[in-house]
Parts: sequence; structure tokens; C-alpha cells
Amino acid sequence: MQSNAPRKVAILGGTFDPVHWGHLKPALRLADSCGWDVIHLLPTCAPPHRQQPEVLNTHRLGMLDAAAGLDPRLVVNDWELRQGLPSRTLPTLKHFRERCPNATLVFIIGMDSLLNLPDWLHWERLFDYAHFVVMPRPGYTLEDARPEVVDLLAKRRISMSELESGHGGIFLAEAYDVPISATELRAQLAGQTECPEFLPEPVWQYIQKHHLYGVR
Ligand SMILES: Nc1ncnc2c1ncn2[C@@H]1O[C@H](COP(=O)(O)OP(=O)(O)OP(=O)(O)O)[C@@H](O)[C@H]1O
Ligand SMILES: O=C(O)c1ccc[n+]([C@@H]2O[C@H](COP(=O)([O-])O)[C@@H](O)[C@H]2O)c1
Repeated sequence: MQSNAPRKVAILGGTFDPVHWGHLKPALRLADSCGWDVIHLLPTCAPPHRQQPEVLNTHRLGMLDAAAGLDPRLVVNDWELRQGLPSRTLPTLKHFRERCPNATLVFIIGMDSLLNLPDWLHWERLFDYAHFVVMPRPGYTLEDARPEVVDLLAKRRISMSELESGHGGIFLAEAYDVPISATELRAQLAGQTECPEFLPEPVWQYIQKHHLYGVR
């Protein structure tokens, strides 16, 4: 990460067990539209609110490295893994802000994550550091949003052009829907002999090589 150059820096945090096209296609489409210089793929360490990943951290990183070869803007960032703590986004955004003081920071989440945002640690302070961009996700709609999320959007919703500078906004993207989750992919992979539809080929090759998720 460069320290001083003003840049448009996007961060996509996730468990990535495994990384799939539902993460990458909307994020890359957004990078094209918004002119992001870089997308940090940031695997979480022991997410506090969910089951632990099925594969080792080294394999989640290996699969992300394989995916990062697909586009020069994709960079794998192991900062949260190196902290050795349950990952929380607030300290992560503080870290990015310190490392890139002049950058416009954007944190990318899926619609399911937006619906749960009030459960995140000190969630209202996240907006002091970055804009949030929300990727649509099949099966998740604002109709199911809690009152706090409705209020948040009334206060913070911005247009794509307002992502150019500053922080504290939420942009609801219209990227196309990719109907897949890592949970579904893990179930599809057991005994699989061909690359499943929503898995990038280099990630499939990594999975095959290391016999992950029941692939023999
Ligand atoms: N198909 C998808 N479309 C849009 N956003 C997605 C999609 N899949 C995941 N995301 C978003 O990417 C981020 C990281 O997701 P994560 O690594 O947990 O994948 P997942 O498919 O939701 O995994 P799991 O099924 O294991 O819960 C989250 O903000 C999530 O909302
Ligand atoms: O900060 C929090 O409390 C918090 C709670 C839930 C999720 N997050 C972050 O949201 C991102 C997506 O999480 P997940 O569980 O869908 O893989 C990832 O970067 C997590 O660290 C962060």
C-alpha cells in the first residue's frame, strides 16, 4: 500500500471460503465505473459472528492469490489475518486511513451485510473513515431492512459521483446479480470434477491441486 499518493482505494472484506464470482464480478464492474485504482481483497480472521472457515487461512490466501491474477487491480491484503484477532472493520479502516491519508477509501459489502450492519462493532463510527458501496445480492432486499438501516440510508445515501471524494456515504450499486454464496459452492464442490459455474478457473485449479472441499 502506498502512503501518500491520492488514490481511489476499494476494500472487499470477506471470509472467502472460497472466493467466487459473486465477490469479484460486481466489484470489478464497480471498479470500471468508479475508476478505482486498487481493490484490496481482505480475508477476515476468525469472524466473530459466524462459523469458522472450512479450510486453513493459508488456503484462503492461496485461492485469493489465484483470483488476484485475473485483474491487475486485485491485491490480496493479509492485514486482518496478521492481527490474530477476531476481525472488526473499524480498526481495519483506521489502519487503511493511516496508511493512505490522502486516498478516497471505499468499503464494499453485499446487501446481506448492509442488512446486518447495525450489529457491527461501533457501526456508526465506520463512516468517519470510508464510503460504503453495497453490491446487490439475490435474495436480499431493502424491504427487509431494520429501522436503523432505513434511517442510515435516509441520512447517508449518495450517488456514484459522490464517491469521488470524502467519506461517510452509502452508494447502492446496480451491478448485476450473481446468484451464489460460498456455502452453496462448498456444497457443490464435494466430488466435483469440473469447475463450477460461479468459481473462477484459477481458484478451481488451486482447489483441485490441494484437494480442498472434498475435491479428489
Ligand atoms: N453473490 C454475491 N453477490 C453480492 N455480494 C456478495 C455475494 N457473495 C458474497 N457477497 C458479499 O461479499 C462479502 C464477503 O462475503 P463472504 O466471503 O462471507 O461470502 P459468502 O458467499 O456470503 O459466504 P458464506 O456463504 O460462507 O456466508 C460480504 O459483504 C457479502 O455480502
Ligand atoms: O466490524 C464488525 O463488527 C463486522 C461484523 C461482521 C462483518 N464484518 C466484516 O464484513 C466483511 C464481510 O463479512 P462476512 O462475514 O460476510 O465474510 C468482512 O470484512 C468482515 O470483517 C465486520
